[in-house]
Amino acid sequence: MQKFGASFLKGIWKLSQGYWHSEEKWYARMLLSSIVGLQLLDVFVLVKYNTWQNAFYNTIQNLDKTGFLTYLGYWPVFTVVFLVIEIYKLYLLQLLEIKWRSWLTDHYLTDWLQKRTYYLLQIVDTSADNPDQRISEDLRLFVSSTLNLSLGFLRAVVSLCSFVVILWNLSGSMEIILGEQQFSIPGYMVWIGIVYAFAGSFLTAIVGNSLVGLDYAKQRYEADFRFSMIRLRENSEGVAFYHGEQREQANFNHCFTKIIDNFRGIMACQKNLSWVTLLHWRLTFIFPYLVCAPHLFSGQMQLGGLMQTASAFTQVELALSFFIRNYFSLTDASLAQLQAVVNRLTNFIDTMNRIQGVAEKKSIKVNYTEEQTVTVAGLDVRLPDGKLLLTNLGIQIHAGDTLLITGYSGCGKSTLMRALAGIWPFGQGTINMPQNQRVLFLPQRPYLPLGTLREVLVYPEAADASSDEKLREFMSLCKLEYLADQLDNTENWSQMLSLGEQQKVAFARVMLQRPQWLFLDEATSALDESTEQLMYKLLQEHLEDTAVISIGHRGTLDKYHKMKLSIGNTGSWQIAA
Ligand SMILES: Nc1ncnc2c1ncn2[C@@H]1O[C@H](COP(=O)(O)OP(=O)(O)OP(=O)(O)O)[C@@H](O)[C@H]1O
Repeated sequence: MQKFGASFLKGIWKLSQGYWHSEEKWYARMLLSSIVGLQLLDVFVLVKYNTWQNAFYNTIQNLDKTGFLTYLGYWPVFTVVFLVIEIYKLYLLQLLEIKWRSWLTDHYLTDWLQKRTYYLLQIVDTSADNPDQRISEDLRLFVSSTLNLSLGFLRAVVSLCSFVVILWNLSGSMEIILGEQQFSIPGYMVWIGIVYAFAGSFLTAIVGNSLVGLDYAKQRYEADFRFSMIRLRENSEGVAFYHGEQREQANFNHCFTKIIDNFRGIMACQKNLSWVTLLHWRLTFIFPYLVCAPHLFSGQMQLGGLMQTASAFTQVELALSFFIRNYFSLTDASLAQLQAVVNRLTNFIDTMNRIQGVAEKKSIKVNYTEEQTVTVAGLDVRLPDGKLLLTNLGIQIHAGDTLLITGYSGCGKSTLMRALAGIWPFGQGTINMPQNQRVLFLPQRPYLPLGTLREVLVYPEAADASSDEKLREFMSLCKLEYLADQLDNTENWSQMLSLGEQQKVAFARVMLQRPQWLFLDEATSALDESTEQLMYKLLQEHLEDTAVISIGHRGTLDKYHKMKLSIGNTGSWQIAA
């Protein structure tokens, strides 16, 4: 069956070991020990209950009213003990689950954010689809399935050991006559149970094999469908302008059809699987009564013995058929689903590690030096497929310099900016950046986080990083004074503000942060010419020591820059003062 066995267990170990060796390990181990203790106690009480059943049903068969009432008195005790065990086991299990999930989520989020992995996942390797779904959904499923299934397995092993002994003693031996020979099979109910459970498990493994792949795909298709709707929400205006509803509907249908087709596959596979699992389970109820009936009617066995045997057989059967019951259940904790989750998460970790390796080995070296210059030497900028965008660029920018980068669309200006920011790993050469100086990069569409306008303006600082007075002053300088009374309003600002307004917000941020190095990638493209001039004048007047490196197409920008870097065809470039 698909990847079940060593690699599956190795995957679980790989994903689990961090937490169980982490700073929370003692708390986690203590919780786990308590849950295991309750689990063992549960089986112990079950064994006692099984013995009680024998005595209780015998009082019924013997019409022994006093005995019946005496044994009936034990029932509330058993009930209370079972309840207490079940309730606290569940409570502690959920506590451990939330602790483990919090730890894992924190680690995965850190890993996803560090070394700009979230960004490189988009441009270098898109094989780990929907990282958001892996972190929010798969981690939850992994923790809950691993805990529930491991504890279920422990319970199965312990109750198997306990009830096999009981069943062995109760079932006596079966005499088989073959020709002249007579064979005696001691503990025959145990052997029947083993053969019965293994036959079921074997059939389950064969019939349910394709469920792992189908479940893997299910999560992906659901996430893709959700994401397609999020894209519409984020780009609603663009779609409305284009009257793109039909195209969007077709896209939704396409995504949803994949979910439906996959679900049909799951239904077909599960239908076959249900034949095996349900039939197996139904037979378990009647089987021990059928086998023991001759002993009962011949007087060799009493009703109590029959009930105890049936109950012990069910427990042995439950334990032995752990695999068959848990292979594909409709609950979260199924082995098939856990396999799919482990595959997805290990693939996600491997992809992140691979990408972080690319980022570390990146051949464009960005050094941070004491010198107050940006020095680019022998820089080749390439695309992920190796195509050359810029050849052997050499340039030096001093504090307070102004440089305009121009060139035809698609020649690689933004990619050069990414290389200067240290987030583009493809190419070779050296970039020296000044250490301990504030460097700010402004893209064409500024990032506006969710939150209040105040949080948007001071991003990435905390909301209280600037006083109201200062904020209002810079908003006014950037012609945003009409928004000043909305500082504490929470809106979807990137939807509400026009692109030009968003670019003015980005300039207000520049004023607040006062960088010594400012890189602008068409950061005024949506502004009218007079507002664009106003923004550049603001830079000249308020940030006269700041080096400004702009990318732009408009000739109006020339006068604000002393140097010009023109990028031409096939990687050529030219610098002019
Ligand atoms: N992640 C990527 N994978 C593959 N190709 C890419 C990637 N990012 C950019 N490119 C390609 O690199 C080329 C340069 O893109 P870039 O955005 O740097 O151009 P540009 O000069 O800034 O263009 P514009 O003036 O239109 O903004 C384009 O052909 C683009 O399609």
